[in-house]
Amino acid sequence: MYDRLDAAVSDTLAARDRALTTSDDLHTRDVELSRLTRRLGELRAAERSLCFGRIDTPAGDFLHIGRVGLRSPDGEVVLVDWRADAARPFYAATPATPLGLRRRRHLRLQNRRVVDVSDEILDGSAPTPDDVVGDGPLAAALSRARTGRMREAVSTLQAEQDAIVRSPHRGVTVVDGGPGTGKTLVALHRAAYVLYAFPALAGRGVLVYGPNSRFLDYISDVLPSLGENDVRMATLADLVGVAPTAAEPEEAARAKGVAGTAASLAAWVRARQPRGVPLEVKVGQETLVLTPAEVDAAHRLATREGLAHNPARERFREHVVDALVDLLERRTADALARLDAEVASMLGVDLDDAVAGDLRSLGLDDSPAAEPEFDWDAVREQLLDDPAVDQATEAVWPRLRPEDALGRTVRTRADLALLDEARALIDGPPEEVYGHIVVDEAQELTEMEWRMLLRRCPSRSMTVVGDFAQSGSATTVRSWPEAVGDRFVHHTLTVNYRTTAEILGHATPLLARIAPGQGPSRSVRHGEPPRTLTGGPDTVRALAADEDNGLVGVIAPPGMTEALEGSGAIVVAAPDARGLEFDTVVVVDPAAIEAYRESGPRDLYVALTRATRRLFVVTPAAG
Ligand SMILES: Nc1ncnc2c1ncn2[C@@H]1O[C@H](COP(=O)(O)OP(=O)(O)OP(=O)(O)O)[C@@H](O)[C@H]1O
Repeated sequence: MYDRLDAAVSDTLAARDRALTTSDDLHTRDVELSRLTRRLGELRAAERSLCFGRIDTPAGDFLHIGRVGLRSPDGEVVLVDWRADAARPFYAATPATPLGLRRRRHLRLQNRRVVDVSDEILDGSAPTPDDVVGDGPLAAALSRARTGRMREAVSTLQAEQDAIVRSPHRGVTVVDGGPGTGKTLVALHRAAYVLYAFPALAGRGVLVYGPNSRFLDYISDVLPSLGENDVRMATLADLVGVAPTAAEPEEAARAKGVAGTAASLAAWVRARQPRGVPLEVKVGQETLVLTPAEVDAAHRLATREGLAHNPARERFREHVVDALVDLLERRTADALARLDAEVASMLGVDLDDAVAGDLRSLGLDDSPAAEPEFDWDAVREQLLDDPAVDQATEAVWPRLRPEDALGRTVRTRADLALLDEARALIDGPPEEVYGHIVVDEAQELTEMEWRMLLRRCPSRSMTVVGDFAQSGSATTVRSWPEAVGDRFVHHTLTVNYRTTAEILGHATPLLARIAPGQGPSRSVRHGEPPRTLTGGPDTVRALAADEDNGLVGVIAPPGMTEALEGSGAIVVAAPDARGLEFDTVVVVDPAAIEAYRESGPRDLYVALTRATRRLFVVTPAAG
């Protein structure tokens, strides 16, 4: 199989060299080059554990499942890409619905050799000496020590997760579920599936949105390890290209986040396009005045294309120039008519008739079209470049900067979506848009922030994952329809793969308080009961230093994090712990976490559900 991988790498390299020297047009060449580069990325990423599964039918037919698809030189399938339809039974078959399979085999490879095999018999038949029935690979994956980076789980995706990953739905897919149910994992594998199965969407780019850079770092290995390097990962600040520099009270942030803010910004911009006002411009020695009705007509023409303020202003100026040329034409015609009338009354001759008669006598065409025309097009061109016209336009339709609509420079996180909205209203929608957007920790977004993401996804193809029981304080959205509208497919994940049943049980009374309608998910593992200790920073340091605890996350109220640094553990302020995961978690001063901000109880719930193995809760000593 690795021979086929090596051959595929050399074939792709050769095809890329050929593409570089081809005489095809540049666009075709670029498309082909980027396809081949992507394929090379996939093939290289597949080196480690190229094949991780095999499915066998009772008749003895079998397929190998792996990270990429490979064929033999005579075209026979050697390895099926995990995203291909043929691989579906590997994920979806259960003993209740074996989907025509007898056996599902998991393989673990190291340095191109099989080092572990584990089989599940699905059709109820008796194991044979060829079957290796043992501990499940999922259990092994879940009990592995954490490294601080999320790992891909292509070989152990579970049926309920796989159904979402390979769903044929191209619109909005919403996935919710309690902490640790694999929402992030599913979202990332879904991104890889979209790249494979929906090339038209993938061609327009895939964006993974995450709430902060710590979280994006945590998930940043997953897609590259699946061979997908063309996915953009971004926070709101990355999308806007501006970093917030200050915090602000939650209430202020929430007030900015509501949809009404968009309406206010739009009204502010509209107020800078006033109606019913005249426009006065000095052209040469003359002052021309367009009536309010003429200005409004230019206004109507300028706004009918739905352009943003500044591009529409250019249209408006063009229509103003048209109206000025009309006015000049009318004036000239009036002046000539007056002149004719004066000459006629002075000389008793109709000049037009006289000229026409002369033209006829010279054998020339006397129709009006043949009259020497004034070059109004040239006048129009001149007026378009005339600074006086631009200045006059400025008085009724000023050029704006997006910051003007905010009335200040961007300082806080909540300002980002406002700036983005103002940019869209004033300069037009963002140029960088995506065919598919994955939104993680989606419960955190405000209505204004949703508008920001939707603006970047004209195809409305999204995978949205989140859990409202984990909402932070700034969010202004409480339901999925409020976030993404009415048209979406909804899935709920129910099995918790992160925390043990004991840890989940510890957080359940709090869940009942913060989200009474939401039942706890079901944990697949058992472990030690959580322990509550009394102590201060030294107690926390001792827990962090204990090697038995593996990767330790200390989650504390925001004001306390500095005092806890330097212990060897990863110290995180409770509001920033969303999405993260550690072997052991030390939650410091839960009462202070709860009291810190309005969403404190939900922050505490997040903190209590970050551990895969051990949870310590350290409360301060009285006094
Ligand atoms: N099928 C699976 N195979 C292996 N590991 C899995 C599987 N499903 C989930 N996990 C692991 O379980 C842990 C929790 O998954 P994940 O972070 O995606 O959950 P989540 O629902 O996003 O959690 P939260 O809401 O707390 O952010 C991760 O370590 C993930 O790798």
